[in-house]
This record gives sequence, C-alpha cells and structure tokens, in this order.
Amino acid sequence: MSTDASAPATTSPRRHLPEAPLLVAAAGGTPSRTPVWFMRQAGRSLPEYRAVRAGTAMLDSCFTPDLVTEVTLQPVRRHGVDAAILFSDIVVPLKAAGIDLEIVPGTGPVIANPVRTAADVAALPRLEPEQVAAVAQAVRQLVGELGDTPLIGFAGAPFTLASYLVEGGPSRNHERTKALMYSDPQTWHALLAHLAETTTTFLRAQLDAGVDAVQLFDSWAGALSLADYRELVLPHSARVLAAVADAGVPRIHFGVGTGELLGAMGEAGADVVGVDWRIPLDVAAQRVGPGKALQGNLDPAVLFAGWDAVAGEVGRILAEGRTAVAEHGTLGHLVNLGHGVLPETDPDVLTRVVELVHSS
Ligand SMILES: Cc1c2[nH]c(c1CCC(=O)O)Cc1[nH]c(c(CCC(=O)O)c1C)Cc1[nH]c(c(CCC(=O)O)c1C)Cc1[nH]c(c(C)c1CCC(=O)O)C2
Repeated sequence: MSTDASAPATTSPRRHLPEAPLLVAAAGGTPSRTPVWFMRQAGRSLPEYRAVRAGTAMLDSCFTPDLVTEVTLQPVRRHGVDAAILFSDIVVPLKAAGIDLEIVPGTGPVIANPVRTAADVAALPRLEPEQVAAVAQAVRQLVGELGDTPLIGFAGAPFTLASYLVEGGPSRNHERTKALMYSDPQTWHALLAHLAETTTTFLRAQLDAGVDAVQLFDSWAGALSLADYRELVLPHSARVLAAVADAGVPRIHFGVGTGELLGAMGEAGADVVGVDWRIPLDVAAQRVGPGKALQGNLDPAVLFAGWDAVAGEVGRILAEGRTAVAEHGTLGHLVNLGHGVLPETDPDVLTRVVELVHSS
C-alpha cells in the first residue's frame, strides 16, 4: 500500500487518511481504537432511511447522488462507525449496463430474462464507466463530506452476480447456476469473465472518484465446495482483485458460509478476509494464514438477544481477534457483523456496540 515516489502525479481525489483506524488496522498498524462498521448499515434498520427513501424505488435511489450521499452518511452520524459504505447494490452495474432487472422489496433482485445459454451470455451488454457516472458523482460528494471517515466502495463478485442472473432472482440452492457450471464450463467461464469485467469497471469508477477501500461481496460462494470454488470461481474474482490492486487501498473479500473457503478467498488477492459467525476468528486466522487482516464476525441475530448477550459476544470476538493478531500473524481486526444488519434490528443496539468496541 505504499506509493512510489517516482510514479507520475495522479489525478486521484483520494484523501490522505493516515490515522483512520480502519485503514491502519487493515494495513497491519496499531490503530488508535479498534475499528467497527456494519455490513448493510446504510438503510435497513434506520427510521431516517425509511423516511428519506419513501416513494423512491431502491434502484432509482442508487442513481440519485444526493440520496446516495444522505443515506450513506446516516449511519456514520448516528452510530459513529469507523467507515461509511456507499449506499448502492451489487446489481447496480448490471442495471446500468442495460440489463432488465428490479429490486423487489422483501425479495431482492429479480431479472426479467435469466441468462442460461451461450447465446444469452454472448448478448450481455458491457458496462461503460459513464453509465455509472451518478455513482461516481455520489462518491465525490461523499469524500467531500466525510471528514476523516473512510468510504468503502463495493461490488458483487462474479459468482454471486452470476447466481442472480442465471436463477433470475434469489435462490436457496443455486441449482440452475450449478447446472450451467457443471454442464457447460465454457459458457460458465465466459459468463464469469464478462461479470469480472463489469465488476472491475464498477470498482474502478468508485476508486477513480475517491473511495478509500473496496469490498468484493461473494455472498453466496459458501454454496460451493473448495475444489469447485478454486476451479470455477476463484480465477475470476482474482482477476477483479488484481485489476484494482494498483489503487493501493484495502481490498476486503467476503462471503457467507465460507469457513471452508477462507484460505482460497484470501489467495484470490484480498488484504482483508470477511468471516461470518460460523467459525471463531482465531480459527479463521489459521485458515487464512498470516499477512492479512480479518473482518467480522458477530452474528446479526445476536443483536436481538438483549444487551448482556450482545456484550458477551462482542467481548469474545474482540478477544479472538486479539489472539489472531498475537499468535497467528493476522495483520489486524475490523469488527463487523458476520452478514448484513437484519431489517428489524434496534439501531440503538448498533450504537452501543460501536461504543463498546471503541472503549475496549
Ligand atoms: C446479495 C446482495 C444484494 N445486495 C448486496 C448484497 C451483498 C451483501 C449481502 O450478502 O447482504 C449489497 C448491498 N446492498 C445494499 C448495500 C448498501 C450498503 C450497506 O449498507 O451495506 C450493500 C453493500 C443496499 C440494499 N439493497 C437492498 C436493500 C433493501 C431495499 C429497500 O430498503 O427497499 C438495501 C438497503 C435490496 C437487496 N439487494 C440484494 C438483496 C438480497 C436485497 C434485500 C431484499 C430485501 O430483503 O428487501 C442483493
């Protein structure tokens, strides 16, 4: 993450945030406090989010820079988290490229014409950077307003995007996706290569506008065996992560149910590996190996269990994070949930978690 003094001057608007706890922890330094943020902190449980979004469809919101800016800032103001995450969605670059899809409240992304054949894959539109100009504009506004708080940009990884495109919507078993993967590997690789390019273009647009870190969400990769992940998915995610390495910002790589994949997800080129709640952080540290940071891993459902339970779990996770750093060569610990904030979560509990982590 160092910059080469001989490199040509860059026009990057990226802020210089040498003290930001999240960036320090990700790089293996000693942060002034343990950093904490929450996946899906923007939106979901906040009444001020529901108020400002009322009457605007989710995807329309994502292309409205003032609304993106406001929703992204809300959890930073309310909770004092150590990072903002851009309010957007993993299907935004697909929509921007011209794919007919909607986000249906309570369901998730729904694709009008699922992608299932070689001809479907060949017909997929390419994403041009100007098609996500509204997202870049929101990023520029945000870096002007965030002070010292880092802004995390993000994108969906090729496998998770492919699952939505092939299934046509959310899926429990990913059976059509796996059917394509096993029956026609050539078309599968063509699809993932296309999506890797889309994802790279989307992340580059955010990086060029000034985001301070990126997270690649491979939310559903945990549906795969390690062998299949390595052969059919990892090379495409690795290409995305390599293509943004020159930005010099932390690259976070996360999926749900990925206990068996953590080492491979780190090898794909992550600086920080996200861990869900199914394995302890000190065990995750051994699977990931030394030289990377870890993010996680409070079960979002624990936030419903009353403060004693929450405080106990946060304490355990902080201790396991310290063990990872002290004994397993982990660079740092970014406290987070093991998956996104659930919609019915009491926002005050999130604020108390931030206070507890910061005072520990
Ligand atoms: C799989 C996935 C999606 N979107 C995303 C993922 C990967 C993360 C994960 O695993 O949870 C990523 C995402 N989606 C959203 C963000 C915003 C930033 C943040 O707060 O983390 C992020 C990082 C906003 C959103 N994306 C969505 C909402 C809810 C829309 C609303 O408020 O009407 C928000 C705030 C819609 C969405 N979009 C998607 C789902 C499953 C849903 C939920 C559907 C529902 O239950 O209503 C696809």
